[in-house]
Parts: sequence; C-alpha cells; structure tokens
Amino acid sequence: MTAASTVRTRFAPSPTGFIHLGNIRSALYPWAFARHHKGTFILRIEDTDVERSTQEAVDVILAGMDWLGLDIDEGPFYQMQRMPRYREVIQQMLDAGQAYYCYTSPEELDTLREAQRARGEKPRYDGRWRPEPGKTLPEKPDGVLPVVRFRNPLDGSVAWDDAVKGRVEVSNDELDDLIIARGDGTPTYNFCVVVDDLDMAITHVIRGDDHVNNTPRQINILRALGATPPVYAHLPTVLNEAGEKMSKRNGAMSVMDYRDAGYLPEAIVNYLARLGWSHGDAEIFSREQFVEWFDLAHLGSSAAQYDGEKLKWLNNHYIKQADDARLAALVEPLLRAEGLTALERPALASVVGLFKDRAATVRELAESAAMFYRVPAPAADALAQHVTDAVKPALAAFADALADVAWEKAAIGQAMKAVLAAHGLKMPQLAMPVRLLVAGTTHTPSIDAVLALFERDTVVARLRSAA
Ligand SMILES: Nc1ncnc2c1ncn2[C@@H]1O[C@H](COP(=O)(O)OP(=O)(O)OP(=O)(O)O)[C@@H](O)[C@H]1O
Repeated sequence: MTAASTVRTRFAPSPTGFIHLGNIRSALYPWAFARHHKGTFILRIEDTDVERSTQEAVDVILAGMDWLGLDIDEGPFYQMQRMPRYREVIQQMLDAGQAYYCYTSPEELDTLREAQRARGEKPRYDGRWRPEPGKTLPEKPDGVLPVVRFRNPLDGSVAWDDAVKGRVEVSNDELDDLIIARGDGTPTYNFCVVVDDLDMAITHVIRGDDHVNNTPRQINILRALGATPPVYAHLPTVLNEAGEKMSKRNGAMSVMDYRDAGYLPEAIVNYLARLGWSHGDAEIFSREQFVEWFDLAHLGSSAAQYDGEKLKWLNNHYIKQADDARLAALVEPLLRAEGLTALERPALASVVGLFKDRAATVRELAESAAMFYRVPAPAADALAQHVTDAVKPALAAFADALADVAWEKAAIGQAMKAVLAAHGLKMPQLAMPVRLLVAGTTHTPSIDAVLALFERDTVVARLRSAA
C-alpha cells in the first residue's frame, strides 16, 4: 500500500437546520484532499444535540453534498448510534486512571469561579476531585451524579503544526480537566469527536477554525488513548457580504437555495474551491483540475469574503458552456411553475441556446425563455413610446413581407432591412416595436434570431394587431 492511499478525511456537520456555503466548503476541501490522494472521505453526523438535531437536516446535508457531487466513501455515521462505544472508552479511561469522577455541584463551581474572579484569576476547575498520590479526596456527597473528567496533563504544553496556521502551542495550565461525560453518563462533544476520529482512523482533520480551541484538548485525549494525532488544517472563516461570519443565525442562504435560484453545481464548486485556496492565478477550472491540484499548502490563512457578483460571473461562464438540452431540462420546471405548459414550439433547447450567453442564473434564463410561451402583454406606456403612428406603416409592411419569406434568421433579417430602407427608418425604430409586439419586451437578443424561433403565423398576427 502506498502512503498516499491511507489518507482518510471527514466532514462532520451538526444537523441543526440547513447548510450554507461556509459549511459546505468544509466538506469540499476534505473531499478534494481525499480524492487527490485516492483516499477515503467519510461523513459523520454530529447529532448529539438532540434538541436541535433533526432527520430533515440530515437529508438536507445529504442532498447538498449529492447536488455538488461530493460523494461519500464511508458513512453517514451517526454519533447518537455510537453511544455504547463512547461509554466503553470512558470506562476504559476511568479504569486506566486517565479520567475520574467529579462530584462538584454546579453551585460549588459557581462559588469557585466567583472566588477566582475576585482574585483576578481566570476561572477554571481546581482539580479538587482529581486523584493524586497521597491526596485525600473530599467526602462523596449523597445524591450527586458525578461527571467524568479527563486528567489533562498539568505540565508542559500541547502543540501541533497546523496546515493553515503553522505551529500552534497551548500551555497545559490553560486547559481544564475537561468533562467527558455528564452526570447522566452522556459523553460530551470533544470526547465524541476524539473517539470518532480515532475509530475512523482519520489522518487529516480539515475543518473551520471555529474548532481551533478544541484541538489542544482533543490532542491530549488522543494521546492518552495512545493515538498519534492527525494532521489538522483549520480553514479560515467564510464571511458574508456584510463582513460577518457566515452563519445560520445571520441569514445565510442554504446550499439548496442556490440550486433553486438557478446556480449550476460546477459553478458553486469552482467558486468555493477559490474561497480559501488558490492555484496560481487560476479562477476557472473543472472539478477534475481542482482534485488534481488541491493541496493543503495553498490554503489561504485569512478570512474569505463571499462575493455574490463573482459567483454570478462564474455561473454565467458555466451556463454558457452547458449543453442546451441540459439547460432546457433545468428551465422547464420553472416555466411549468409559471403555468406555461405548451413548451414544444419553439423547442425549449433552441430558446435557451439563444439566451444562455447573457444569463447569470438558470432562473434568468427561464425568465427570458418565458417570452416564447406566453401571450405578450406590453405595458401601455411602452407601446405608446415605440408603436407610433410614424412606424405603423412599416410594421404593416414588415408583417406582409414576413408572410411569405423563408422562415429563417437570414431571410427575416433581409426582409427587415428592405422595410427599413423603404420607410427611411433606422434599425431600433422598427426593432423595438417589433420586440414589444411579438415578445412583450424590448429586451431580447438579436431580433431576427428571436423572430425565427416564433411561429410565422404568430409573428404576423401580432404585428398586424398593432398596425
Ligand atoms: N462561516 C464559516 N466559515 C467557515 N467554516 C464554517 C463556517 N460556519 C461553519 N463552518 C464549518 O462548517 C462545518 C460544519 O459545522 P456545523 O455543522 O457545526 O455548522 P455550524 O458551525 O453550526 O454553522 P452555523 O454557525 O451556521 O450554525 C465545520 O467544519 C465548521 O467549522
């Protein structure tokens, strides 16, 4: 086995609502790292917050990953299903003297903290139940369910070489004896993460830097369990457009909302790939290139701000590249939702082909395409502005000419030029009213191409209705 094939990474979201771009970037990077090294990518659902975790939220995570093509090799594993394993390790640590029962009540802890604050000290557990040779422990109180605390080293420090932050070192006297099981026996967050990362043989923990304070505690517990800590890469925060941390709590948009707003998954993947990582000046690259290039050495170290305009620009790029039939399949349900059901003539694929260069989203494409399938209802003031008495004779002549011209773009363009010449008009003077009457809007691509997609009878009738 080569060293490369042993890479194992994970995405470990909590299923507490939806997932936003900041969350999913924390899935994309470990996924890409695993794919680059032909390793294994694991999904672990951290659902121990039973009040807030829901199956719907799990489904949304799975749907988002599936949409973006972040395929999973192992899992999803659910922490709630691993409780017996956590209890087993807690017992093992108690037996080995690496953890101990602590009967300090919440009231006693409050008193302790107040006294420490009054002395100007940082509040922390004072180790009163920590067994030491020759030390007499307090009398066990009746009726108190003990918590289990980890026996954190007292001396020295814990350090790691973070792939993003470089060397990080934390003195052990900064760290409390962490509670690893509550009074009711349920294990706590940091402990579950350690047991999971160990059991799942995770080699690279790639996660948001909101976790960086957990890392020294997790490393100490891992070492107590005889494990070698994995490589850590703490990704800088993704900020929203207002410069705040992107979060469920401040109006972040769900990944699936981007799909519904008409973004293509390859645009999102390309955008997120660059939001905190770089490969020279490359801005546009395929998923395959991303996987080939991705490494931890080129992760950015400062917070990355979301830029909706850049995402739209990338999305337009991928829409332009996309196959017409694929775009038509995406546009079709949007038109049907608008009550437009007769979508055969003109063929939707030809319509989207005409508009895709200028569409930033699939939704914009659908809005443009709709003009071919609905009866135009131009605004009265627009009609008054463009369909003037001066232009009406030219409209009538154009309708007559179209009645027996070959029904294709070039011939339609020729007929139009002939009418312009005969009536002494400039292109916009005729093209604008024609757009308005036939399509209901003055914003269309080149008029001859648009007319050619409509049925001849429809165009002629709409022009005649005005003349
Ligand atoms: N704004 C952000 N920027 C970068 N990473 C983030 C951001 N928000 C969450 N993450 C990362 O997303 C991953 C999944 O985290 P989790 O499911 O716990 O979401 P969360 O932190 O609860 O999100 P939120 O703050 O929106 O509720 C973690 O690796 C976390 O570090």
